[in-house]
Amino acid sequence: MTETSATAPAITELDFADQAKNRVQFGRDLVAGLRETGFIVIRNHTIPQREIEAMERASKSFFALPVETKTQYAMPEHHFQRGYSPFGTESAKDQDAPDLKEFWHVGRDTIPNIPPTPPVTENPAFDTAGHALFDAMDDFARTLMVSIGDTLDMTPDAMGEALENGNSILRLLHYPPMPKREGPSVRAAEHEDINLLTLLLGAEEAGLQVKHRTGVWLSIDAPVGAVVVNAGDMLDRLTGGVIPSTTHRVVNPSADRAPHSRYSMPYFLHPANDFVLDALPSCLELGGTAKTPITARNYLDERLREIGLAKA
Ligand SMILES: O=C(O)CCC(=O)C(=O)O
Ligand SMILES: [Fe+2]
Repeated sequence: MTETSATAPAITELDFADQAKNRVQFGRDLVAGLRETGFIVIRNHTIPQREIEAMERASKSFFALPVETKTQYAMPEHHFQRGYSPFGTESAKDQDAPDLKEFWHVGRDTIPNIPPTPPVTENPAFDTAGHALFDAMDDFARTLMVSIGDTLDMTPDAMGEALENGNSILRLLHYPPMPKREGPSVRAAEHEDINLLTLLLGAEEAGLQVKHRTGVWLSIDAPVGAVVVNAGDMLDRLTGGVIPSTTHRVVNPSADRAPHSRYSMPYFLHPANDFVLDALPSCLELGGTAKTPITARNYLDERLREIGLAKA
């Protein structure tokens, strides 16, 4: 396995304030950064800090509830796309050992065949914070994705429309303390995200690493208040591989941090379920390779089976 390296290439950093100054250039920088390192740090984003902090507080108190209480909110029949996913439910594609995490999914309430996010009666602040943060992250993620669409010469408004009823998900994650470090499991084994773009807000505890295109694992230590953005498999498919999805993982803590939980909150931007993932002509001109077109819904179902959230 490739080790992390102090001499590794730097991760692209962008300032969202530059978007107002030069939209075209910001879009180009975004696409270039995603192509080069696949992970980008963006400062001066539009997600309000008070909503981030309210969510962090509410998440800590939700995950502290008894497991029987949390499990009432599990929705295996809906492939855990809303509500609670117990510890050990998800494993990365092609990994036998489950990841060492429990999580909660907030989604849009208007997606056909998927129920709304269940309200947690024991913790109303968790619901309020979840919906507020979903909206704020959705708004920012959509702005970035429209900028990518414009840069890649998508038909004007096509990307905006595809995201209008996007099947996106805010995932609130808890990795419990690890007093005993046994077995093959890691907090999150190396994987690529399924969706178009992922937004991550700085976790307090270390552990997130990205595999640079050169094969080197880089530790991600986002500046406080910045958001980290990475490309997922749907964007890879839409761009014919011109923007490859980024392999990443969450490694187990060092011995001194092992008694501590790790909390994080990735936002997965998805298009509407009927959106067809098909390589853009501009990307084919850049050397991309087209695969068989597939709807976002069918692609998601295939991938949920691979990671154990849907039964085959
Ligand atoms: O916890 C993190 O920092 C990353 C989580 C992640 O990669 C995922 O849930 O897909
Ligand atoms: Fe991920």
